[in-house]
Amino acid sequence: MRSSQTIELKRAPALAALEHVTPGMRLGLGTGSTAKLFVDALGEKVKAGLDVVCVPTSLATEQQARALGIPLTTLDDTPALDLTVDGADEIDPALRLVKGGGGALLREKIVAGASARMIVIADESKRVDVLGRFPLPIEVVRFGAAATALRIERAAEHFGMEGPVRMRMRQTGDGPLLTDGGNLVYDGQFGEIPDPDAFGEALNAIPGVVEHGLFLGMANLALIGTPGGVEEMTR
Ligand SMILES: O=C(CO)[C@H](O)[C@H](O)COP(=O)(O)O
Repeated sequence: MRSSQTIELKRAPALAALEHVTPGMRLGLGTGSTAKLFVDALGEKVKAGLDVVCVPTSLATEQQARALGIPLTTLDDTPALDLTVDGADEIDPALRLVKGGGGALLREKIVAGASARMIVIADESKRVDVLGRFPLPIEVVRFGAAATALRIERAAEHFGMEGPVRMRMRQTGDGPLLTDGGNLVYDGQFGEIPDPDAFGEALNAIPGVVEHGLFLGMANLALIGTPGGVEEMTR
């Protein structure tokens, strides 16, 4: 598929999500190429007079929103949001997600958790029957990271998953990627995750794991860009 076609499959759900935004809303703004298209479109609406206030999920989204003149707040000043719109790396039929391909999983999960509703926007390539095709991002504190990674591998083995857990490096090749919170990201190439709820709990129980990219029971609606139009998935 040509990249211009892929962008259109991302833009259509981004624009469809905008229809769920009403004046006065407190919004969470996601991270990634699809969320970026939503923020661009939201910026146009704000220029035309739409009154919203937003919490970004990354420094990159914050910079983009600021440049577009979108009013920003923080969860400290606005701890309850109406809606978060964000992308995903995988979506299963129960609207369980893998997120964190852009390394923003911790803030994304905090912001989505503070929101009454979460709408996921994605092109159809993100739809899977079973989560796990995309490596699972896991945010880990730097202290003792190798020991934490070993415990993650052991937890995965317990669930019958054997894939390696690799520290994510910067695309420039000069060292490990650090998140906006100053932590490392490990990507678990586990293959199919048979019980995401139990595995998510096992990961949460490992000291040194800050957050994992399984977003379970958080999304209310997914808007999926397909060549035939935007398809809706609900729980
Ligand atoms: O979770 C994310 C960032 O941490 C993104 O939402 C996810 O990686 C999807 O990105 P894109 O829309 O570029 O495919």
